[in-house]
Amino acid sequence: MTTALPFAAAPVTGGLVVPGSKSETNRALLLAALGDGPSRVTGALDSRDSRLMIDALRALGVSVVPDGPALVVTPPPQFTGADRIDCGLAGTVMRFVPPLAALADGASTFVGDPHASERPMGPLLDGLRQLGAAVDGDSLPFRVDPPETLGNRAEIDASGSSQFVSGLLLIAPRLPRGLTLRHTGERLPSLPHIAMTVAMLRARGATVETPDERTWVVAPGGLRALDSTVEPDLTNASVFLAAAAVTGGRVTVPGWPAQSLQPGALFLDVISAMGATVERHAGEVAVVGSTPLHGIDVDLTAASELTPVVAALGALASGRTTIRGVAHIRGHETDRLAALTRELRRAGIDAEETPDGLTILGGTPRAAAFEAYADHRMVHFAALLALVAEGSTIDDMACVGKTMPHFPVDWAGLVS
Ligand SMILES: O=C(O)C1=C[C@@H](OP(=O)(O)O)[C@@H](O)[C@H](O)C1
Ligand SMILES: C=C(OP(=O)(O)O)C(=O)O
Repeated sequence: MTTALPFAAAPVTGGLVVPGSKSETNRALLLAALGDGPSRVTGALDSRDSRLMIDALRALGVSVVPDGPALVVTPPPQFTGADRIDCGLAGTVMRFVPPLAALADGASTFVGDPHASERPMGPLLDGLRQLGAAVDGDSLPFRVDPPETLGNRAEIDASGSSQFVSGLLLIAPRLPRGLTLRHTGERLPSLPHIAMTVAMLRARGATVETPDERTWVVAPGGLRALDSTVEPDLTNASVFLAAAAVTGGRVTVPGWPAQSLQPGALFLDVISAMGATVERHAGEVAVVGSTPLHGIDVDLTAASELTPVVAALGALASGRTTIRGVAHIRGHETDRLAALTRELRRAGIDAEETPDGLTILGGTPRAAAFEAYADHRMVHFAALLALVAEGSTIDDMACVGKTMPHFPVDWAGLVS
């Protein structure tokens, strides 16, 4: 269904409480399922990706029960194999849950959205095979058959996704002999997300050593239950902050952590390099725009999730913006480099795909009927261009439900 995207008749000014981080929520839920007792997860994101995670855990025998602002997660005495686990289009479900299923008492089958079978899975499934599991495919759908005893070594090429490393590390303390995991590829994207995995494991009592930048050694010994609170999703916050930057307005986000392992925190560096002002006080972040922004040359290897929003900023900035280090986002919810190039050109903006990113010549976008490719962040991208391209539309607003179901209301409330 086609939906009109709001135009900003005036500088965007206001504040917004951003829901919980997808990455932290789905890790906290999965780690709670592996704990030695019940854990409370407070401030969890409620979205398609987190519901898919909850349903997957329940299918494996875990109890997840709402209790006020928290979810109480109680591990079962033994994980049970599941007939059908729906991963949707969620990377954190398709990469984090199969390792857990390898600990179950029987086989589990994984399915997903049509495009999910295009997302890379091979290295993770190969890692599970190295641990002794039988896996009958290299992409969704597939079936995982747990072995009698799981091994303790795996070597995988995680240049396609950091989630292959995170998925194997998350279960590692529950393996009888722990895990030595080695990344064999040239590049490793999204290091902050791996650091988040390691920090959340350590907070639950795991011993994780990193003898070098491509090896992780996790001792056996299980995981403690832990009550935790999820940070706001800083990548999702970036689209609202960007609205201030491109319209010369001022947007505040409360609850911004003083220190965060979310790569979305790097957005503040990007936006200030483009000429906006970032103010921080009393746990709140404000971005103050002074138009026009100026184009930058930026390596987003560590924070590739930010690419669609940074591409929109580049389209609205003066001069050239070059985004590097994000070749692997061709395997995200859609081929984001192809999709961004196509949609930028649709709005009359000069853009080229490069082997590892994009170059964009900033200008004045014209109104366009944007396509979302079932990708929530392609909606964020289109929504930013529409602020200045009056009369623009998007073909699939609903896909924002992946991580931010209230986006349409929150966005309209802030920018109109
Ligand atoms: O572990 C995580 O929570 C994530 C890791 C990253 O994946 P890639 O390394 O595949 O980019 C990121 O882009 C994704 O949105 C979330
Ligand atoms: C790449 C993303 O998601 P996923 O967790 O499905 O990989 C994303 O949200 O930008």
